Amino acid sequence: MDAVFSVPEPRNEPVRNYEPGSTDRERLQRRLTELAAERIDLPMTIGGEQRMAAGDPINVVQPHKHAHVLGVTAHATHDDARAAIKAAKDAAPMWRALPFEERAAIFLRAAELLAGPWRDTLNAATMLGQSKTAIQAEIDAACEFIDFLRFNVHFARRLLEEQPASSPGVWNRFDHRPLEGFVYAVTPFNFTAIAGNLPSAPALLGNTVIWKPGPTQQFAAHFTMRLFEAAGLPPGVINMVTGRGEEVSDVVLADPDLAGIHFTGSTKVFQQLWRTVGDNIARYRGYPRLVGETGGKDFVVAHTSADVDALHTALIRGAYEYQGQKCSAASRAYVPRSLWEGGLRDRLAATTDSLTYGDVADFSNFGGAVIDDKAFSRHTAALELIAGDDTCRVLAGGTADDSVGYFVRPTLFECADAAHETFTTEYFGPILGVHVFDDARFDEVVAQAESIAPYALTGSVFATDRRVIDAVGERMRYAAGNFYINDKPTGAVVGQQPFGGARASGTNDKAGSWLNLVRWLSPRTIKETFVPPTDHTYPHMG
Ligand SMILES: NC(=O)c1ccc[n+]([C@@H]2O[C@H](COP(=O)([O-])OP(=O)(O)OC[C@H]3O[C@@H](n4cnc5c(N)ncnc54)[C@H](O)[C@@H]3O)[C@@H](O)[C@H]2O)c1
Ligand SMILES: N[C@@H](CCC=O)C(=O)O
Repeated sequence: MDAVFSVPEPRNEPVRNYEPGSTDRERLQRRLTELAAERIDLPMTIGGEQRMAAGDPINVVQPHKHAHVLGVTAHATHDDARAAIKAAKDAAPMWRALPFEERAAIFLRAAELLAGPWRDTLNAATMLGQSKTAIQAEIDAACEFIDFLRFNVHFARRLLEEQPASSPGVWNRFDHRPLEGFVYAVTPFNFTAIAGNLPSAPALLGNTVIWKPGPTQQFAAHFTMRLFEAAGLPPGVINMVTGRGEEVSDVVLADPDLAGIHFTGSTKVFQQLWRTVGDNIARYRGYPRLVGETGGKDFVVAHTSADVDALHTALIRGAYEYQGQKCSAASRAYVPRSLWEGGLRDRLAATTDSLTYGDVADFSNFGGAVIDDKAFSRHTAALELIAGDDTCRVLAGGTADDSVGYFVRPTLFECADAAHETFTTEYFGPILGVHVFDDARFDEVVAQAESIAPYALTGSVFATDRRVIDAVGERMRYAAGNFYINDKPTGAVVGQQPFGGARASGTNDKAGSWLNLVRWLSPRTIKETFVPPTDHTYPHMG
């Protein structure tokens, strides 16, 4: 076909509420029951074929009911990784030769399938496997994932339009080539949308991919892979390998055709991958693109002019939704004494105590469990540290119980020392520290908060005084890649608040925007001269 196509105008997928009595709720509950009743194999998908990885098996459980096994996966071995690399390389010529419109149509179809018949499946899988409530799963596994798929097509189309200028008699062009080699997508447990976006964004631009999901996200990742297939993704374009990933990295990071890493997860793991790439740099055909969105220690700074009701809600939602397992979760707050002692402290403590975490199949719960025993141990160690430190005072929560599920109570504590390690360490759990300061020390506290933690992912200011909003915005300019004014520091929407941070929080390539997609292209500039010169001399030569 000869045509310059436009693509459908993207729109954000409306969020469903699942209110009592609604058909949406009934359908989702039915799917939850069906998926919970099965115990399925969670194989790899290599070159379109599903087979179990050859390493040790792993039970994938419901975090809020850890005796309940949803499925069994296994650790991929060196041989498994080699097979995935071969499949990605074999599929590359076919995939990059396919016109952009055909590739885009696959991901647009995936978006529509997810908005329709696949919605309940991916939402239910995310609820069961990652312990998200209905609304948390809906925002992540349905809406954000659909948005990534739709907006990426829109941004990719705009990127492909980007062309250089031409002078008279010359036609200059950009050939927006995919990278030469394959992309390694390594994804975290906490967002089904991120797990789906990291392999599909480079694939949309013509790259083939090896995708390594987090083992505790493998239940939803399994259905995501099936969704891509249902949308028409050819074999070998995205090759999913399972398990912890170290063995996969041994092979993948040593391959000369590694062209890029698309990572989201902890700072520690990203730095380890980066170091290995550095050590191997002379082996590669090119310089691998390294894109990593990593940890956070996200702040809320309040001024005496803040609206206290809005601040209260933002702290509760920002800190405790999804058990604080969001890179953007509010985990340190700075509150002036007049607001704190004027009622905010007692109100926040009472609301925190009232939050219910439990089985996510019970829709009356506010949250579920933390993801696994490792997260549970990390949080209980933090709670012990806080309880045993004279500078800290627990105001709500502070307890945990893993007898049925990995439950950590939403915890609110006050800490007199703003440099305490609880203000610099990412726990990735429902633990919010508050530093209370004398109102007059506001500027000093903002300056300290700006750089006490190594991260720079998200942060908020609460104030109604515009001079304060302006000053904090300037003072904190490099302290957050996503900065919020009078809003919680979580809940970025694709196409509206492109997401990512700098410093130890990552390469800030803004998932869900053209800035991310541009990393998966390696343009070739073509100059064509219509009537080339036939005389090598210049006029000044006489
Ligand atoms: N900035 C963001 O956009 C963003 C979004 C979500 C999560 N996160 C961060 O992710 C972290 C939580 O997720 P997590 O616990 O899954 O992170 P993690 O770093 O433990 O794991 C991330 C992924 O890396 C894999 N992995 C670990 N070692 C590996 C290796 N050597 N080779 C290949 N793969 C390896 C894991 O199996 C998983 O798939 C938090 O730090 C959070 O802040 C950041
Ligand atoms: N993009 C999400 C966070 C994803 C990371 O965990 C937010 O803005 O809350």
